[in-house]
Amino acid sequence: MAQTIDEIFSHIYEGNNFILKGGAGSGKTYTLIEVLKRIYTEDPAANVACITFTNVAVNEIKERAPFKRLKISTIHDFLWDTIKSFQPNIKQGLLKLTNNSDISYYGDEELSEEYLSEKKIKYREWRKLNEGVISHDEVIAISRYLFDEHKLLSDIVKDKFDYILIDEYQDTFEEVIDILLEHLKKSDKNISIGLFGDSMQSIYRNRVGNVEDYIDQNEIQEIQKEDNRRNPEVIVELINKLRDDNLVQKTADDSEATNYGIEGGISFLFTDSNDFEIEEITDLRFFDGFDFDDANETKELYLSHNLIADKVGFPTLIEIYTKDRILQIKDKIRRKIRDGKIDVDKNLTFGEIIDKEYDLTKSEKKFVEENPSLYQEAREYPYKYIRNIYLNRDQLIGEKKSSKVEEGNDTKRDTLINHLFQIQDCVHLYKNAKHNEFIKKTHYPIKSVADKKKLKESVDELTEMGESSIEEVIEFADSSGIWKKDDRFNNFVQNKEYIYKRVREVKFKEVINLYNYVEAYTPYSTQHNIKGAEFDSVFVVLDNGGWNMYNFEYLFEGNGKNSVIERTQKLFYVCCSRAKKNLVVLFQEPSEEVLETASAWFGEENVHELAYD
Ligand SMILES: Nc1ncnc2c1ncn2[C@@H]1O[C@H](COP(=O)(O)OP(=O)(O)OP(=O)(O)O)[C@@H](O)[C@H]1O
Repeated sequence: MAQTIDEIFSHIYEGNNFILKGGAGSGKTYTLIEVLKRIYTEDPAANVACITFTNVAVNEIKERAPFKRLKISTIHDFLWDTIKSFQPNIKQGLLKLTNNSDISYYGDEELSEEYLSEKKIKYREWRKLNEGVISHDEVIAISRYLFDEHKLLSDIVKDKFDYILIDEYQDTFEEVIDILLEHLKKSDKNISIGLFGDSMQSIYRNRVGNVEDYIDQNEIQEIQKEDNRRNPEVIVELINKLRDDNLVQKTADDSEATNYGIEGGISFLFTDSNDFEIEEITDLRFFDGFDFDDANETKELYLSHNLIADKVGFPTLIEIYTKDRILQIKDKIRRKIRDGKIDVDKNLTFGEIIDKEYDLTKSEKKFVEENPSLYQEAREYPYKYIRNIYLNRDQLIGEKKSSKVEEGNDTKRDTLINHLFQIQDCVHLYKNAKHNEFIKKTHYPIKSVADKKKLKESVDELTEMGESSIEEVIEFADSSGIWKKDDRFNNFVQNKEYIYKRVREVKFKEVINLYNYVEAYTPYSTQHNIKGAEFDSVFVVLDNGGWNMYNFEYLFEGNGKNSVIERTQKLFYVCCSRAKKNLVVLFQEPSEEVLETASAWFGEENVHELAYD
C-alpha cells in the first residue's frame, strides 16, 4: 500500500499524470482516499477536485475524506461548474452544435442568437432547449466544444485546481478524458490528473472503457495493483476466469486485508423452472451466512428495477412509469411532427390527432382496450398539453442508494414521488424515534402535551394507511400538518394531471415498498447499482428480464452477439466480485452448455440443482 502511494507521489512530484489500475477489490478507492489524505498532509492549501460516478459516491467520499478544500462532484457537475459562468460562449456553442446536429433540437421556436440572448442557460435533469435548459448530454458536448475553442478554459481549470482525481474512470465519457488529457495540455500551468479504475468494470454504454492509447503515448503513467483484498480465495479464482485481459489476482497476504483468513463459499444453483420463486427454496444450506434481514450486508441482485418491483411490491407504480403505451403513442406522433412526416394543427386534441394521423399498433390497441377510461381521458386533452408529459423509470426511482447514506430530494424523481417520499420519510423518522429531525423537517408546531399526543395519533394513523390510496394519504398528511402540499406539488397536479390521476389511485403501500427499496432498507438491488460497493453475502439472479442488451445464456454458452457477451461478462464480473464472504448465483432453465461452463468456472462440486416445493 505504502509502496503504491509512494509510486503515485513520485509521478506527482515529477509533474506527471497517473492511472491506478487494478482488478476488483484491489483497493483503488481506498488508495484514492489515502492519496487525498497525503495531499492534505503535505499541503493543507491544495485545491483538489475529485470526480465520482454518482451523487451517492460523492457523499461516500465526502464522509471518508472531509477536507474543506476538496471539491467532490459528479462529472456533469464538475464540467457545468467550470463552464456555467461563460454564458455567451455556452450560447454560441449551443447554436453551433444544434446547427450541425451534434445536439438535436426540434422545438417550435428557432434557436437564434437573438432568441437565446434573453435566456440564461441552465443545467437540469430534463432538457428544454427552447427555454434554455440543457441536460446531461449537452453539458458534455458543450464542454468539449468550449475546451476545443478556448484555451483560456484550460488555464482557468489549472488555476483553480492543483489535482483532479477521477474514481471509476472506465465509466467516464471519452470527451471528459479528452478534456483532461488533451485540452489541459494547452495551458502551461501545473496540474496532476489521476485516474483510478478497472476496464473490466466498465458497465455502461458509450464510455471510455480504457485509456491504453494515452498510456502508450506516455501521457499518463500506469501503476498496477495486483492483489485482491476483498474476496476470499474461491471468489478470486472465479473472477480471474471472468476477466477479458491477462490480469490474475491473488488474495493479499496481509493480516490487515478484509479477506484475510476468510474461507468464503460459492455456489451455482440452477432450476428447470422459469417461474420459480426464491421463497420456495427449501434447501437453504447454500445460503449459510446470508441474512436477508440485514440489507447492509446481504444483497439480492437482479438485472432490472422492473424485475425487483414485483418482489418488493411496487408493480403498479413501475407499470405506470415504464409501460404507459398512451404516452408512447404521443411520443411517436411527436417524433413524426418533428421529422416533418406529418403536419398537424397543434390546437387539436390528442384524440383528434390520433384519428387523423395515427394507426394504433396491435399492442397499443390491446393497451387502450384494457385501459378504456385512461385512453378516453388522454384523448380529450389538448395535444399542446399532453405533448410535454413524459414518464420514465428515473422519475420514479431516481438515484437508488446501495447503502443507507444521505437524505433529501432526488432531482431525478418527479415532484409527486418526491412529495410521497417526504411523507414516508416523516413516518420513518418518527417511528425510529428521530423526533428532533422530524420537527426540523416538518416544522410541526408542538407547543403543548396535547399537540404531542395529536402528532402521535396522526403518525400512527398514517402508518396504518398502507391500504389507502395515495391521494387519501396526501390529503391526510396535508390536513394533519405532517407534510403540507406546497406550490411545487400543486403545480405538478395542475400541469401533469394525467400522471397524478394515474398515481393517486394506487395503494400507498406501494410507495412504502418503493421507499424502502430506494433507501436501501431492503436487500434488493440492481446489478448495476452495486458497482464500487461490497457486502458479506451476495445472491445474483441471472434473469435477462426481457432486455436484449444483456444475455446470460450467451455468456455461459459463449455463443451470441459479441457486444452483448462482453457487456454481460463485465456486469457478471462486477456482481461476483462484491462478495466479502459468500456468493450464490442462480440460473433458471440452463442448457447443457451453460452447466458445463458453470462447472468450469465454479467447480463441479459447487454446481447444484435446486430442491424446492
Ligand atoms: N491498504 C489497505 N488497508 C486496509 N484495507 C484496505 C486497504 N486497501 C483496501 N482495503 C480494503 O479492501 C477492500 C477493497 O478495497 P476498495 O473498495 O478500495 O477496492 P477497489 O479496487 O476500489 O474495488 P472495486 O474496483 O471492486 O470497486 C475494502 O474493504 C477496503 O477498505
